[in-house]
Amino acid sequence: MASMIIVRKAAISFGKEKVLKNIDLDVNEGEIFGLLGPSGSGKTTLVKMITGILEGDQGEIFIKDQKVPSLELMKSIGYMAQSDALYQELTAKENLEFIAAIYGLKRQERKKAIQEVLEIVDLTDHMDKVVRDFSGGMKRRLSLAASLMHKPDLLILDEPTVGIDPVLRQSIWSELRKLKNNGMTILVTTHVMDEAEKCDRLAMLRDGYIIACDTPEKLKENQKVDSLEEAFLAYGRNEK
Ligand SMILES: Nc1ncnc2c1ncn2[C@@H]1O[C@H](COP(=O)(O)OP(=O)(O)OP(=O)(O)O)[C@@H](O)[C@H]1O
Repeated sequence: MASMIIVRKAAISFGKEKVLKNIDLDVNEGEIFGLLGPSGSGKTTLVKMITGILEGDQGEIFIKDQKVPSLELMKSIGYMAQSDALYQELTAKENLEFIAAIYGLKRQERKKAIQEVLEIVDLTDHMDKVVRDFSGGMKRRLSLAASLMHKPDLLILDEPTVGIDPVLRQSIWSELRKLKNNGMTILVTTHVMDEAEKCDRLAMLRDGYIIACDTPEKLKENQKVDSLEEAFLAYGRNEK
C-alpha cells in the first residue's frame, strides 16, 4: 500500500519539556487514520509538525514522498486547526470566498466549491449569516468546509467534532467516509473513544510516545479487552 505520510524518529521539546519522543508513523493513502490520546499527549504538536507549521528538533517527515515543510505540498493538504481561523465579521460565504481566492480558484470553480462544501457540513441555509453569530458547532463545521475548498488529497483534522452535537457528529463522520471513498486520506486527532472506533487504523499517543498502532479491532484483540479505553490503559501499563 502506498504511503501518504511517513514520520521517522521525530522529536520536539518546548523548553525542557520533551513533548514528542522518537515518533515513527506511517499513514497509508486512502485511509482514515486516528491519533488518539489524552489532553496534552502531543496530538496537536504532531499534526502541526506533519503540516510543516512546526519544525521538530529531530527526525524527518514526508508527505507523498516529498520532505516537509514544502510550500508545494500545502496545495494537497487541507488542515483544520483546533481553534477556528475564521473572520468573525464576514458571513460564512464570504469566509469561503476569501479561502477560495487564496487558493486561486476561478469564479465558476469557486461558486461550485462553496456550494459543495456548505452542503457537506449542512450550512447552506446559514451561508449569509455573519460568523460572529454562529454557535461553536457551526464555526467548527465552517472550518471543516474551509479545509475542503481546494479538494486536498490529505485532510488533517485536529479534534473536528468538539462542540458538535451527536447527530451532526454522525453526519460529519459519514461525510468523512464519503470523502475517503473518493480517495481522500484523512488524519484525525481525537480523545473520544467512539470516534477512534470509526478510524481504519489508530495510533495511541501517551506522554509523547506512540504506545500502540493498529486497527481498532486488533488493538482490543491484542489486549483481550472489549473497549478502546481499556486497550489504551493496558498499553499504557505495558509501557511503564
Ligand atoms: N508552543 C508551545 N510552547 C510550549 N509548550 C507547548 C507548546 N505547544 C504545546 N506545548 C506543550 O506540549 C504538550 C502537548 O500539547 P498538545 O497541544 O500537542 O497536546 P494535545 O494532545 O493536542 O492536547 P489537547 O487534546 O488538549 O489539544 C503540552 O504539555 C503543551 O503544554
